[in-house]
Amino acid sequence: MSHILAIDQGTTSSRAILFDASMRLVAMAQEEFEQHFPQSGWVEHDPNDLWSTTAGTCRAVIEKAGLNVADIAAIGITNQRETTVVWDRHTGRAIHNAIVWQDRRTADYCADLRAAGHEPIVTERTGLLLDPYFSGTKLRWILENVEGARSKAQAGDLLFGTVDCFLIWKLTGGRVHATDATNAARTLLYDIRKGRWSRTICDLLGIPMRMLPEVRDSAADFGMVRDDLFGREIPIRGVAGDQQAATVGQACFRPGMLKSTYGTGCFALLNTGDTPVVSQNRLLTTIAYQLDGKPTYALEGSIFVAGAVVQWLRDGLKIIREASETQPLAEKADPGQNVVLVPAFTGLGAPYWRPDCRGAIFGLTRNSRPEELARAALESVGFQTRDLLQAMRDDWAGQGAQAVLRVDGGMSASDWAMQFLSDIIDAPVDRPQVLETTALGAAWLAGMQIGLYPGQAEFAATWALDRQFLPAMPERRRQEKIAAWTRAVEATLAF
Ligand SMILES: Nc1ncnc2c1ncn2[C@@H]1O[C@H](COP(=O)(O)OP(=O)(O)O)[C@@H](O)[C@H]1O
Ligand SMILES: O=P(O)(O)OC[C@H](O)CO
Repeated sequence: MSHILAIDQGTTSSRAILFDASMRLVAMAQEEFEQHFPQSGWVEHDPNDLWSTTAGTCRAVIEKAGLNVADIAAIGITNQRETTVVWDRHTGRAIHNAIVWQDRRTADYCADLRAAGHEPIVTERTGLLLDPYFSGTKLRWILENVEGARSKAQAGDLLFGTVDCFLIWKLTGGRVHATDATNAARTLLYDIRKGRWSRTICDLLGIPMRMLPEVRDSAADFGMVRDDLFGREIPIRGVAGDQQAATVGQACFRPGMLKSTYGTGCFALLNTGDTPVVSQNRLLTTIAYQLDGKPTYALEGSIFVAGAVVQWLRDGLKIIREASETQPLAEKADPGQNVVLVPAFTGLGAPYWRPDCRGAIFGLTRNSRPEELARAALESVGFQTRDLLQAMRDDWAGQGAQAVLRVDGGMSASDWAMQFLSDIIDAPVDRPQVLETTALGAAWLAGMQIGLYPGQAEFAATWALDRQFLPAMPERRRQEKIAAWTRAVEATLAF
């Protein structure tokens, strides 16, 4: 009973990671699954794939580590957020593919609600904006478009859940229909101040409340995995959305602490303590984690394209074969050229929230080469982060601005990108030794809940630095670069 199994169900793959009693990562298994794009702007996952890759990677990692199931004391779950599943409570079968967070199909409906003046009340209750990103309008779409769904939901035959909730239902054999507060906070249906589903918003969107799961703390009893799955019952004791789990894994426990995760997209979360700060800059107010019934709030900036711009250089332009090649290219870029890339491939997220605009490249000359494009791609991630942090500083003014940014995610491996980030935000960037912070956060929640892992302060003390990047760009150059980026974004929005 000395290990914790973390399940990280992400947008493109499912992973299972085992941590030992000292919170050291001992083994990992990963499996990708198919992305479905039935129409332009639509993104779906087959819920059977989410389930089978989750169960498969759990089995694989236990075998890889040479462990007995009896060695696993508890499971922690972390997941892609907002992605919406509706299933039949009697058969456990989903009635439609999962609608993924990136899916824009409800953009018109969101625009109609905004035009009718509903955004202020939605923001006041949920901390979010009327954007297709969140679960609520996706759930409504399923109820409206799957034959018979609405009447079945009203009769209590259908259940809704984010991915954590669907996996808990499957793992427990339909015994538990529950989610945690961080996932609930991304649905557009949850009152983050009162800590309960909002009747007002459910009525507005036409969501029968009996479909909604029970909301628990992030470290809590989420039931037992049924014994026929892995050979023995295992308790589920931790659940958090992946960006919130990374905030926990980075030990951002004090107000003012800030982390930014660079995967496909980039998500920056600033711990604001027990106060839900209302953004004046279209950032999101969300729950970072909830322990002992007490929510800790965060301001969040969500960028849809970060590492994905590097993937585009590789798969779209084919100017690199591997993501790491961007670094030597960027180093060789001509300092005299001012190529700026705005990677609004699926619109711009925070703080602009323009789902309709598309990407652009400025400042091209006949001498522009892959070198300058690679540099512009890496720089675009730094510039976007700077926009978020500016907005956060403004919203959090007077409360002690964050001094250091803790980073993680695949793209944080790029020294060049992290140095530019530090230069452009003019603040230190700290990269920890453990880059698997999302899984670690989920494991810690579960391990702490069963008493295997230490409490918050002792866990925070185990955070260890790999490398600190310090700002080194002359101020004048920094200002010139920011001005060029700002002009490029304005032109992109106007196009
Ligand atoms: N050395 C690198 N330089 C730049 N980008 C990188 C590097 N290594 C990985 N990436 C980018 O990081 C992303 C993968 O990070 P990961 O945290 O695994 O993402 P996700 O969980 O969203 O799938 C990819 O988009 C990839 O392009
Ligand atoms: O699965 P990821 O790592 O791309 O994260 C997705 C986010 O949770 C979306 O809000």
